[in-house]
Amino acid sequence: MNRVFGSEDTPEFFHKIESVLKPLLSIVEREFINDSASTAAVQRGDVPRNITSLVSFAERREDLQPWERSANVRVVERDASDKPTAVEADLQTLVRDFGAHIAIPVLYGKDFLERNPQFLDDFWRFDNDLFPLLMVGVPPWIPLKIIQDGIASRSRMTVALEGLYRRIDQYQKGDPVDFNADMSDVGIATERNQVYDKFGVSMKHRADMDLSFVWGQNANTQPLVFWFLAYIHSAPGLVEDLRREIAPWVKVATPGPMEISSMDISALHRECPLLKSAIYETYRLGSEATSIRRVDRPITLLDGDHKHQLQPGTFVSAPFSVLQNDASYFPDPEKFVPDRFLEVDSETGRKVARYGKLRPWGVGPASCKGRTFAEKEILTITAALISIWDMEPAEGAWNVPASLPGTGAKKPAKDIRVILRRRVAP
Ligand code: HEM
Repeated sequence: MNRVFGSEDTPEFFHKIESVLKPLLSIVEREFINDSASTAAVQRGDVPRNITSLVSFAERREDLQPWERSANVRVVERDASDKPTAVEADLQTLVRDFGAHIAIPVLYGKDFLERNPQFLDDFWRFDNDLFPLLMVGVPPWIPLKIIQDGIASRSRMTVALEGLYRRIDQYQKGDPVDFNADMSDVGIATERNQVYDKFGVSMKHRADMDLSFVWGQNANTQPLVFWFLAYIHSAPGLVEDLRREIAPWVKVATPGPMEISSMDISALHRECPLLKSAIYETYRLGSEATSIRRVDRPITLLDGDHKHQLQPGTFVSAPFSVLQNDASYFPDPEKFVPDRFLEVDSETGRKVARYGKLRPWGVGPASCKGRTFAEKEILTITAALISIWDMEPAEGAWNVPASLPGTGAKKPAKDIRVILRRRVAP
């Protein structure tokens, strides 16, 4: 928090964090791991409605959807009556910002991103450019543009979060709310605010603590939506197979341009083994989970002929991406094999997707507290997108770009330019 998220390096901050961390995490766990609560949370993001305007076909910048604004959208095809029918866009940027517009209002309500339209650009600049440098110990005062721009983005995000918590606090206490903002749809941030209030955490410290939380909610999830879409489209015939598998759970209104009339998010998560196996394979290739633990008491580990003695006060780091690429666990590890995680259940005879050795969420009691929500968000966005949109690569063939190390999920070395058309039912 000090080194990367820029929180105050003071005993007061440290003391506050120690008191609030457990109650804050238990709120997240209750909302985002539990099956029915996580489904309800994804439902609040209203993917079926929003996906209809994934690209709006608008030509004036001010008419674009907020998630289209950084994606270089361009109308590339029109019908006989001059109505736009196809749009070209940068896939990674488009789905990353679409996903963030689904997820962030679930925490903070709709007003937050509308009031802070720069937040997402700042978020990704911080995540892509600044985070990895600070993480390896580069000092924040170095007068390099990449660092100073990243620090400015981080400061703007903290100011935005501080303003948000002030408004939530005013709303909860029945005081007049700054700008008369609508706080009625704020999600678990209201419960977080009660914890902050109970322990006397200042508004600035609330913002410092929440920055790492909103980062954790988005930094891995949204890039993985991109990798998932890129991989499933690059495997011949897979999108058609997935459309067939999800069809009972994603109802589409016909005739005309397709629209989703209902979606069973829990069933997508429970009843679609190929979709699940393909997302596990995407985690294997696209995520870089690491569990880091502080050693509390001396431990001796035996490892073949080696004996490791772990000293209290040191840290142990388990980078699971090493295992994810180990050919002895995953043959042809560089290949995307969508059914790699499919098994036949010996009792029911049904196909199921099982993690096996994969650990995308870390391990033990400190493993990811948002995993069910994250997975449902990715599956819901992907299932909705392939149900009502056709997508093809502008350069003719699906070439999944090389990946670069990221801050939890890999970054594509370059974006994919895609052409999107609404699917039309007879
Ligand atoms: C695909 C998306 C995601 C991936 C791959 C992911 C992965 C991880 C990993 C590897 C950890 C560290 C676990 C460990 O130390 O063993 C973690 C921690 C955490 N994640 Fe996620 N995460 C994702 C999405 C989310 C979301 C959507 C949320 C919140 C809604 C979230 C909240 C958290 C929290 C609060 C922790 C800290 C847990 C603790 O210290 O007890 N994550 N995540």
